Amino acid sequence: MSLRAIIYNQETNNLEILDQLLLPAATKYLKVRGVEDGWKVINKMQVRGAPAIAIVGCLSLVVEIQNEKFESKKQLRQEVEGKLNYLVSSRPTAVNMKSAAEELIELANQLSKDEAVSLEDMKTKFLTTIRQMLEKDIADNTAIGDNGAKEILSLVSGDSPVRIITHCNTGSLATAGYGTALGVIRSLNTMKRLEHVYCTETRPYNQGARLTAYELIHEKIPATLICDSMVAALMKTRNISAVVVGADRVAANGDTANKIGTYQIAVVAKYHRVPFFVAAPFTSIDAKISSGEHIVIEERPDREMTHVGEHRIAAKGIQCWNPAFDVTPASLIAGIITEKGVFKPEQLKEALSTITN
Ligand SMILES: CSC[C@H]1O[C@H](OP(=O)(O)O)[C@H](O)[C@@H]1O
Repeated sequence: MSLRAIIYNQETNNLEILDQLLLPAATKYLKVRGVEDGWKVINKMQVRGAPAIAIVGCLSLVVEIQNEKFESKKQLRQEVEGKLNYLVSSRPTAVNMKSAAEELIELANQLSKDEAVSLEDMKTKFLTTIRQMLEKDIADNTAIGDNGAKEILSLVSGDSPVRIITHCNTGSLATAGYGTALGVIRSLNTMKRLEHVYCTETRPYNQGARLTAYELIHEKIPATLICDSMVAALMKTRNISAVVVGADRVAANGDTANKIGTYQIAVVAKYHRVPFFVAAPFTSIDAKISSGEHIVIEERPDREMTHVGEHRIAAKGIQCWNPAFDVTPASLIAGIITEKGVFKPEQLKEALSTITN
């Protein structure tokens, strides 16, 4: 059983998140009582990961309004629209919360206009749609894992095991469960075709050292932690089969925003002829932007660079630049692994126009 970033109980209307700022030293769940709590735990990165952000944000709305009485469908629609747009502001780069908000606002508009739908039915349908995000994400991730594992194994001869590099955290701590890129690694491990995983520590928030290593050790998956600066030397000295990373926002041409450091890994992988894959659900693809230049890159506080916990590691007064993400051009990406299949970047536009979520 992989770790759970999100615990939601419909009967008790209870939502809790695993405080990832405390991992791996402490395992503490925080109660999310409504949208304000949801915004804060996402913005502070107590919960993070594109899919998990959307799920926690939307579930925070469910716990807030489930027991609330509304005067009319119009009032319900206005309230959910305002709160969903507020949740989108918690972190700008990952598209999942924005896409979920747009779809839920559209649903609320349709239900509000449909005279055959009562206020109670509208609320029930709205809340049920959000609750279904949890199970759908897990199902999507399992499909991503299996699709990605098959794609990578198709690149190697015989039944030899593979060696994978991954960056940041894309596992059960970034999703509702199983993970995206880490889901591919889990599927390879289940197929007994995974020789070793190399996970980068992923400065400055250390998602790799603190979270991915934690997940891999928890499941006894053979892994080695490396510094972000070691990727090129590793590719030069070890026979790496593939790189698999996650995504926060994939543009329609396949350009991908992901954790800072992803772009340089892709450049090094190109030089060493190591296939570089992005693993993400369709909910992470933003069909409304044509290329990566339109993706807003979140910049985070200097303190995330100058301190580890309460311990200062950088000279007081030094200026910092702390972009949380960078954009990898489609030209460096061998394939985008989704729950619907694996697509070359140049196939994505066609896939988006023919496949629905
Ligand atoms: C499946 S998670 C995708 C993505 O989210 C992470 O960013 P953050 O930890 O800042 O939320 C990282 O970029 C992962 O690859």
